Amino acid sequence: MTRTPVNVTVTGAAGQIGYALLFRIASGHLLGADVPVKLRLLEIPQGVKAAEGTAMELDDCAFPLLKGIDIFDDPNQGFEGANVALLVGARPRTKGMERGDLLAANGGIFKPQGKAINDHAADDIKVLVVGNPANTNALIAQAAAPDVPAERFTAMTRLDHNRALTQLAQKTGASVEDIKRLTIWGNHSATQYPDIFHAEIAGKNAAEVVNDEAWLADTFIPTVAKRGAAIIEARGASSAASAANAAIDHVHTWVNGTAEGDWASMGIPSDGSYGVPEGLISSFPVTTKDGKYEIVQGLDINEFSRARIDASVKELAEEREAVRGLDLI
Ligand SMILES: NC(=O)c1ccc[n+]([C@@H]2O[C@H](COP(=O)([O-])OP(=O)(O)OC[C@H]3O[C@@H](n4cnc5c(N)ncnc54)[C@H](O)[C@@H]3O)[C@@H](O)[C@H]2O)c1
Ligand SMILES: O=C(O)C[C@H](O)C(=O)O
Repeated sequence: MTRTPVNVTVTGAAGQIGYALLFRIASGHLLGADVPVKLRLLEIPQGVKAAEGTAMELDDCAFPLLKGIDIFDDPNQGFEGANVALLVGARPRTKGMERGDLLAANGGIFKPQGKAINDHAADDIKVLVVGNPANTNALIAQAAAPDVPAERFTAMTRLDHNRALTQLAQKTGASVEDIKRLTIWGNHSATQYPDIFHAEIAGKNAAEVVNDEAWLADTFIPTVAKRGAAIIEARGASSAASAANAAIDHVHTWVNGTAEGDWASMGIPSDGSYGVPEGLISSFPVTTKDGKYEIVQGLDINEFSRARIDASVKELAEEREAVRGLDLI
């Protein structure tokens, strides 16, 4: 049976994450090895020529699943009929720049894009915001799309999740695939909280395996939370291939489901669970099935975790106030 191609819109298609992302979408890693896709690339006018070059390279790969590429500089056209939208295009943080500085610079991009999604995307649209500050940009886009169910707007904390998996694997000598149920809570920022108290390593509680609270507090958490800044310091540019990989993982998990006994981290609108104020787009542990996600309920949150979740959520609430003040939501 021939399947109808899924329309995938990627903003910032000519950027460095876009370059690492598009070939993997076209080769079936985003949605599945049997799902044809049509790419809709959205750029600013100055980025269109480079996007055309990337499209030529995509053509030259002769991907069997790639059923079309269109390039736009108008969000209304770029999101027309989109089933999946990856909002990557934004101003990346450069050396010495704080994420807060990005709010005003990037907020203006996400409001019109949210409105264009509202007016033109397909009814089943799923949105992942990658461009920073990702959680609050997702909130801005969501607020501009009142006709789209709020839960379709998500922000990427899967890169943090993957970073935490590897740090924990390296500390304990485990393989990443032996680690389950790790959680990133809060904001995709230096306040995020990677939580191993419910994680398991080959079936054993990860915190008990590690048994080293000083390592947790002074090494693990800051290494994961500040990894983005460390990559910028080392590369002179923000992470690209690993961010693209995490975007693939996020959408693949959302569409195709989490494995039995495991969960993933996604930035999603809070329903008030775990004391996170309703509406903030905060990272939670989620299971996914049939294209829908659910927050994992009933986890015991100890004092160590509570303080850290609260600190990150406080930052999210402040970002929400800041964008309210800028009339962006
Ligand atoms: N959430 C995460 O884990 C994570 C990780 C890494 C990077 N990021 C963020 O992702 C974003 C993109 O990073 P990058 O390295 O690809 O940046 P980049 O500068 O290489 O590319 C950004 C692209 O977006 C385009 N763009 C700008 N405004 C646009 C608009 N209004 N519409 C469409 N396209 C637009 C630019 O022309 C450029 O081609 C940055 O905000 C970065 O901080 C997030
Ligand atoms: O662009 C950044 O601020 C860093 C990026 O979000 C990352 O986590 O690598």
